[in-house]
Amino acid sequence: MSDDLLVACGLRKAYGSRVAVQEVSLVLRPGEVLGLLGPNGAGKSTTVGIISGLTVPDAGSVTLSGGVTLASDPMAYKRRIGLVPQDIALYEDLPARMNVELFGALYGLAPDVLKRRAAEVLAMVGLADRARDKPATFSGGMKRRLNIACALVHDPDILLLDEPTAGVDPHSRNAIFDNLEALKRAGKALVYTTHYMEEAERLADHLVIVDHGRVVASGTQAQLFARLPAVQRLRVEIDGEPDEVALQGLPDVTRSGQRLEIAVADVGHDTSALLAALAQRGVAVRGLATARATLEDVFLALTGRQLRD
Ligand SMILES: Nc1ncnc2c1ncn2[C@@H]1O[C@H](COP(=O)(O)OP(=O)(O)OP(=O)(O)O)[C@@H](O)[C@H]1O
Repeated sequence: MSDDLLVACGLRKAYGSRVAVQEVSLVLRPGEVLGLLGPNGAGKSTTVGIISGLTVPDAGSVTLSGGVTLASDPMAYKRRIGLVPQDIALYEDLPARMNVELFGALYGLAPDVLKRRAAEVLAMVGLADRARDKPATFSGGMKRRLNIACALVHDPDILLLDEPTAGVDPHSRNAIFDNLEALKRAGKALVYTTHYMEEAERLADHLVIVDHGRVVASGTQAQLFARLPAVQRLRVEIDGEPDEVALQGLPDVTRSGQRLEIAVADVGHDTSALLAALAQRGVAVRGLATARATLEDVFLALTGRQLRD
């Protein structure tokens, strides 16, 4: 569609006999956060590498709005994309501001623009007061934020973030999320790769779930949750060890030790029906909690495996 910002189609990349990515297609719309979710080794970094122009695909294409491709206009393509790589890429012994300016210079920004933009992006990531300090003196989270500033200096439409919270403490993780939410409000489009489903749930409008190099599902969160038999689960702690016969006939129950997990469509109605059924079977209940399904459950339902080991 003409208002798509980025369309990746049929991406494939193999390293020798190992196929890292195959038939990966995705669409990014203006102002959208696209979460690229999958376990380690699923092909997320390779996909982001191809989109950024750093990795050459064996097949497939990436086209930006206006028909811009890396082949048709490399500079225009690169000016519109910012990359925050998984491995922090900074000059540890140069002041933070100089790091940002060096990245900007790569895009040919004029010196006055460079100075203004460096100050703007450092303020944006909350590092204005540390502009003269060297990254060598920064925490892991501050380095991540400086990396984000470097990726934003040339004011790209699209920001690619490859696991930007890896190795970051919870406080810095929240600061990074605040930055990303502000960027989203400012109309930037983000591709956010992670294997933390709770991060994807918090930030992403649209999700592409990858596994073994392939897209296994994509859609909004609501669309993905709709693929589960039920979005709510009941957790029931029971007393003793009821025999399996007592539990027979209860709908969709998973049992581990003294905990039962039951998918329910309507918590209000189904809880009382379930408690009545358990009482009738002589099963004593010690505790009860409800839990909403997560993207982890979606991944499990799609692949039969956990997202994280
Ligand atoms: N340069 C490379 N040479 C050889 N194999 C590679 C290379 N880059 C990636 N791979 C392989 O391709 C597959 C996909 O890797 P990729 O880094 O894209 O996954 P990922 O989803 O980003 O995982 P992670 O979360 O661990 O970074 C893996 O099996 C990986 O070992």
